[in-house]
Amino acid sequence: MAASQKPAATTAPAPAKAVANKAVTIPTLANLRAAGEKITMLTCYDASFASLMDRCGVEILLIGDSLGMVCNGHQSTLPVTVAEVAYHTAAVARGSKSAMIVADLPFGAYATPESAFNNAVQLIQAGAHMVKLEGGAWLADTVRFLTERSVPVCAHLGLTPQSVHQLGGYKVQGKTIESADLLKADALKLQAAGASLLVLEAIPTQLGKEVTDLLAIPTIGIGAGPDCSGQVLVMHDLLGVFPGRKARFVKNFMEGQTSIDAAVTAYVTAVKDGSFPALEHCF
Ligand SMILES: Nc1nc(=O)c2c([nH]1)NC[C@@H]1CN(c3ccc(C(=O)N[C@@H](CCC(=O)O)C(=O)O)cc3)CN21
Ligand SMILES: CC(C)C(=O)C(=O)O
Ligand SMILES: [Mg+2]
Repeated sequence: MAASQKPAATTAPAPAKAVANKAVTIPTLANLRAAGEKITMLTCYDASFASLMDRCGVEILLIGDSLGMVCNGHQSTLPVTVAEVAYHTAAVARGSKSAMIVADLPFGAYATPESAFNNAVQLIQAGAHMVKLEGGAWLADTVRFLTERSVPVCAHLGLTPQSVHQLGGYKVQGKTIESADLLKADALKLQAAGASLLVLEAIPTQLGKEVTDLLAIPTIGIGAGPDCSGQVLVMHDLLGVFPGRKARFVKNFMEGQTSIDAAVTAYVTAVKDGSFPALEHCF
């Protein structure tokens, strides 16, 4: 066909995503779960990476207390303060357009419902849309106290790194019938108390599936198998720049890529198409 006979394009190409640049909200996450579309979450600590991840379609940016380890070189997350999380949250909020921003309440910041609320206000005022806290049934009253006061909550069960001294290391949780049953009961109590989201860390794949099936709210796994509603990784692990010991659930998405944009896009694609996590990343 001669160039002159080529039919003229009459319409602009459709955008890659119908929802591109639309703010990700709690209903968005519920809709993704209902539609069977996996949710993507990454940790993020600064404005430049927030902009990049937002552009790549990552739905949730987490200002994790892992910042104490990956940004500041501590041996655990325990030294991290509310002021530090708030500082990084403000940077991420300035850099992102549409992603949901979740900030960790650090160790010691939610011992009582009142202190949890006062510290959550610092993070929300810094730009977070939701706060995350680690623990089970003992936190139900705190989750209710926060959500009644319009602070959305993400719960976190399984390997809870703020309890590292009590757990005796970063070990897989929920391996016995008793501990698995306890985790399921905790998940139901946190959901009933108003949690909008639940992170499940380092638990057997079967338990990740059972908890997800049991709950109405989306679950986000890190070493919790492929059946969670979504996945999260620490960005330094995804980029292969964390010098510490590599957990089983970590995959370096820079391998085979020539840019950070491409690595983050590869992560989003792999989570969406179910190829990450693979068996080798699961317990
Ligand atoms: N860079 C980084 N990535 C993380 O995922 C992360 C942090 N930092 N800091 C806070 C916590 C600590 N985390 C960790 C650290 C190590 C393992 C780990 O090595 N786990 C063993 C499990 C051994 C077992 O019980 O069988 C593994 O083999 O994965 C797990 C979670 C997760 N969080
Ligand atoms: C690993 C994720 C879930 C986290 O809590 C963090 O990065 O602090
Ligand atoms: Mg954390």
